[in-house]
Amino acid sequence: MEAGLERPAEEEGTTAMWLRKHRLMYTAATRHPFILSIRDGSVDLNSFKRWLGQDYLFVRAFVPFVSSVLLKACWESDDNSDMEVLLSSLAALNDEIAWFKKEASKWGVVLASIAPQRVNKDYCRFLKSSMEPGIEYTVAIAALWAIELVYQQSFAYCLEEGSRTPPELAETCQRWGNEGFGQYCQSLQKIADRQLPRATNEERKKAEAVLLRVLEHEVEFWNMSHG
Ligand SMILES: Cc1ncc(CN)c(N)n1
Repeated sequence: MEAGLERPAEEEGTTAMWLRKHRLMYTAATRHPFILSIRDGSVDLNSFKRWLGQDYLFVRAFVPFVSSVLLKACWESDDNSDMEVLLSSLAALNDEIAWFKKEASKWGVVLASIAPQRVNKDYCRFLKSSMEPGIEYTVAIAALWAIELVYQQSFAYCLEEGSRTPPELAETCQRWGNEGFGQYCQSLQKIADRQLPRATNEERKKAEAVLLRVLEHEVEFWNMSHG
């Protein structure tokens, strides 16, 4: 069973309920043909390189978004531990940027000469709109959780027993598919599930809509990489 869906029905949080309700979109985002091609070893390495360059640009745009969620946590959360979760997110992004640079040079990808494709620009525009002060903490944390979950679920799938992921891509899959990253996603999910029941109906609707937008953007991002 996929992450986020494992709790018994009587304890089910809002986020798990949404993942069940939107299972088709969730599966489209986490079991995309690009990911399946990594898992079965048939991945086109040019597609991988395209993903690498575009995702580096995305991650740079993701840093200010995560920072904005951290600021919202400082102002709006009544649980001190949210700050640590979001700080760990920023620390991981620091490592991630260094990793992208190292990985790009390994694959001969010149990051400085890469221009963002339209799909990437659209996704970064969505991130920017999600940073605005008017966006509630609950909505922003739901977006962050969904963005991280898609990568965690996708890359963890490429590491499962029976997968034939090429050894040179194993490190990439480990980056987001490792257990620690899975626990971090669960911490985000817990924050969202704590916030959502006390939010207004309007906020809850916005958070659910944001989940769907993230899943759509993620599918588009994989499509762009797959070529
Ligand atoms: C497109 C995308 N989505 C999610 C992640 C995980 N931070 C990422 N690096 N890139």
